[in-house]
Amino acid sequence: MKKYIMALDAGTTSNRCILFDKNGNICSVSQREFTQMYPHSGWVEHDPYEIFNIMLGVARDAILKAGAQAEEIAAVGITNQRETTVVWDKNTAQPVYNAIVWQCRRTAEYCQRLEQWGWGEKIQKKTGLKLDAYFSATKIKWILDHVEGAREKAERGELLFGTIETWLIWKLTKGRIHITDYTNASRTMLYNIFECRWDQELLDLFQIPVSMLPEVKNSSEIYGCTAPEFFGSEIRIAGAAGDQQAALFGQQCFQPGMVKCTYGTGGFLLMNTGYKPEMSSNGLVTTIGWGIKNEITYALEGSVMIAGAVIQWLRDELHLIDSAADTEYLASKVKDTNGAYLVPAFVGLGAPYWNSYARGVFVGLSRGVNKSHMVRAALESMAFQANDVIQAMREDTGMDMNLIRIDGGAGSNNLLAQMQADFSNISVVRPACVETTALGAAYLAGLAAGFWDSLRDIQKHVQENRSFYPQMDQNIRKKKLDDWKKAVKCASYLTTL
Ligand SMILES: Nc1ncnc2c1ncn2[C@@H]1O[C@H](COP(=O)(O)OP(=O)(O)O)[C@@H](O)[C@H]1O
Ligand SMILES: O=P(O)(O)OC[C@H](O)CO
Repeated sequence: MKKYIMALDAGTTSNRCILFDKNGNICSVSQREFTQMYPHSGWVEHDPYEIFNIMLGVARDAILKAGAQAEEIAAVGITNQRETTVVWDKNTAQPVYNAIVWQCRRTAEYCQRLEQWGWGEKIQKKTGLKLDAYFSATKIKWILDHVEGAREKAERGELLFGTIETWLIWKLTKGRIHITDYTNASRTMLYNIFECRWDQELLDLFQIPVSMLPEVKNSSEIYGCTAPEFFGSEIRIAGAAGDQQAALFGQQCFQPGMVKCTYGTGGFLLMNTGYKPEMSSNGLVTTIGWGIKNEITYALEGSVMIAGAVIQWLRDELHLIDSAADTEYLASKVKDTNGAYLVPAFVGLGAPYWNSYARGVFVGLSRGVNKSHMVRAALESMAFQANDVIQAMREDTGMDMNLIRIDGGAGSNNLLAQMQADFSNISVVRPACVETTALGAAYLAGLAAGFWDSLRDIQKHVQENRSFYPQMDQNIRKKKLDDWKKAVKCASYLTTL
């Protein structure tokens, strides 16, 4: 009997595998971090082999922990850090270069030149995206331009491109399946999200042969099976989605207007906009929420480059805290930040500012600012950045937006959740299962595999953990939001020095 759905969640800093039962309960979890490489300032790379090996390891471990057999797993769903780019040789199965991570800014100057040549608007009209180094297209071009012999091989049809789910599926099927799903395709800056096809004009612009690209499939569909040698017998691979879209699905934001915010390494807010793509005039991007039975649900997204990563910085570089969880206690010891604001523009600023050259600033410091104030300012920076996106969504859609669903590692921080409610004047709801990304991937795979019958079937699982309501005086809110804007100006001003 099929008892489990297995979700593989390939995040930016760690891979995890979770086995879910029919009620959406977690039966086992295994997680491991992998190496982050920073070869130059602003560059970020991962080793694709390490990602695959760690994923295989945590998957086997989770199966073992649950006491499960591969035959009892109805299907596997894969979700992934998006945009991160792998190019490999299909004959040798060797990546020709490390994975270039979504955070990597190496192609920022090239993007700026394209913007000056007038490509920004055209690219947005086709892909829904902001012309930026964040997305895969310029990363692929960089590899073809800089790795010796890569372009010739690509032109001979010997190289393949994939985001992380494509790479994992290719490896798990021993090179039999080279696919992506609608959500991941929509993050490449090569996919026309309105006509649902790879865009030849953009492929020509970036000099990328179409033969490198994976076939685009539904986010919920049986693509094939894992090779038997990995888990003892074959398991169907039945779902794939970028992690932020998977979280939108896992949070059950099935109706237009529903919004989720994930506080992971970065912060990502997505609003379901239904079958209609909404174009933003306020710095958000239009993207694909999911594709099921070739029916596309669109989303409006604001991506914040540094969210939980600011807490890692406090821990690993400043040694102000021992663990991320300490921030809640430390920041609660003071009632405010004593006038301090931190803008963690470590890799520039994403939505809604899109400034690759901004850099972080700590402003408003006085002699009385202590460790607790600084930690509190770091937590506030996550809520302020998410609020900037919420305001942009309000302006773009004309909707009031009175409720947001939160998740992600930092989403467990109660003080942060309360700050979000206060700064955005919004109700914040946190579900009982905060592993919404993995849950979304499990739902997508489980629906395709018949483990669950319908959306109605999975809607029975929703369990709220806690809600947070706005309590801040509106004059204080206004003053704080005004001060934050000034701090952001300081971070942006650094680019002109
Ligand atoms: N209690 C907490 N308070 C604040 N930040 C936290 C807390 N727990 C984890 N984080 C932050 O959340 C991030 C990890 O979240 P996760 O969703 O696992 O990230 P990712 O999927 O991007 O790897 C880390 O950057 C960490 O600093
Ligand atoms: O791995 P996460 O959770 O930080 O998500 C990364 C995003 O998918 C980047 O677009």
